[in-house]
Amino acid sequence: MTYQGEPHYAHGSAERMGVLLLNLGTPDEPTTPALRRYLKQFLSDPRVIELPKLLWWPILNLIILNTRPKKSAAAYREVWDHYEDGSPLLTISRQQQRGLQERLSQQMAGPVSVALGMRYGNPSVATALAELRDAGARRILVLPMYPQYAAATTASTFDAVFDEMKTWRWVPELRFITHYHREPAYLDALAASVREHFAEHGQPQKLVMSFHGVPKRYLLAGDPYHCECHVTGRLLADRLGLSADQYMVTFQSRFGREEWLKPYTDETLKGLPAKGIKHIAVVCPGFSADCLETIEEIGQENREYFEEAGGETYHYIPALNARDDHLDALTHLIRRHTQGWIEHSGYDAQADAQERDRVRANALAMGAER
Ligand SMILES: C=CC1=C(C)c2cc3[nH]c(cc4nc(cc5[nH]c(cc1n2)c(C)c5CCC(=O)O)C(CCC(=O)O)=C4C)c(C)c3C=C
Ligand SMILES: [Fe+2]
Ligand SMILES: [Fe+2]
Repeated sequence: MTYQGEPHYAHGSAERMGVLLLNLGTPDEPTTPALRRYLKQFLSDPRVIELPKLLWWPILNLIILNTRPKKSAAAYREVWDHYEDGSPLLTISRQQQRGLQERLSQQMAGPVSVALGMRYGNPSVATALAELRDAGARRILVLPMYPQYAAATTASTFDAVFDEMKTWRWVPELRFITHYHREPAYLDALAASVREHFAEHGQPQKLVMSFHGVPKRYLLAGDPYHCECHVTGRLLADRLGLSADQYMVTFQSRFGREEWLKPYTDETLKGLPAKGIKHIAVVCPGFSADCLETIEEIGQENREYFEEAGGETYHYIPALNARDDHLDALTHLIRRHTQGWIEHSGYDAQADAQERDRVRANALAMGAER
């Protein structure tokens, strides 16, 4: 085994801090072959599909990868060309990366690099980590951009970091943010985005808070995701002063035949007009950036279901994306989780790096005999 990493990253004037932003990922382009590659990687992840490999492998390779890529490519084409980098998720994630880099460079006492990695597809987690290593980051904070923890998303991104670390010689100091579903600044930003929307378009009869679903089996097995979504929902409603009948929490993006978390977003929307609820707004607090699942599925597909069922006003409230209050909230979260990394006393990182470099240069000059 040859481990990665050249010793040159010991150089540098002070210890640099790295922040690794992670999100789910997106195909390289909206074509059937690119979708097949992306979905194969995604749906082969045992954190996502918790089924025995012997059962899942034939279903995935013989059925799903022969049908879904074409359908998904068509859906991606609907959202693709309106964004600089093609994929909305990638474009918005880059904006978030730049905004956080700017804020942290201004606010932290030492040098910081913010890198972006995608769990599936590109830029890969390995590429993003190598970028931080080459910049000289000896301390890395990992921030999955999922406010609510799920094993399928959060833990899976950690798996990718751990796997990569197995190949490094000089492993950095690491910290992980597991969730921020009740972080006040995140909730305040969500509430502000909804209030602004109501101010412009009027208050609907109901605010539907739609979160990405997972199989119900995962909740029964102990995954906190379902409960964290409800906590976020309740806290957001509190901030907005909504009573229990003015909002609801639903789950979208079902995949496969088994039961997922309920109530389902699509079935709920199809049923609301018959109950006299014809004016709604939908917000997706679990998505830190707009993507296929919000723009196409909530913005288009579910709007049609609601309107075909007799609904009259339907508004999708965009994700927090690169809003200032969102990036300020994440900056606050990052600063809290990196306490002691830069603003600490009694350790001169520059002197330490120089001394290590001196010892190393001597050792190499003498044939490493010391
Ligand atoms: C925000 C949290 C998310 C959870 C929880 C989640 C669970 C989950 N997803 C699938 C299957 C698919 N998800 C797909 C895309 C996708 N999912 C999320 C977020 C969560 N998924 C995002 C941000 C995206 C990216 C969308 C983009 O714009 O690129 C897809 C691919 C698209 C498609 O073919 O429809 C699949 C498939 C499962 C099975 C699951 C939990 C077990
Ligand atoms: Fe998903
Ligand atoms: Fe979807």
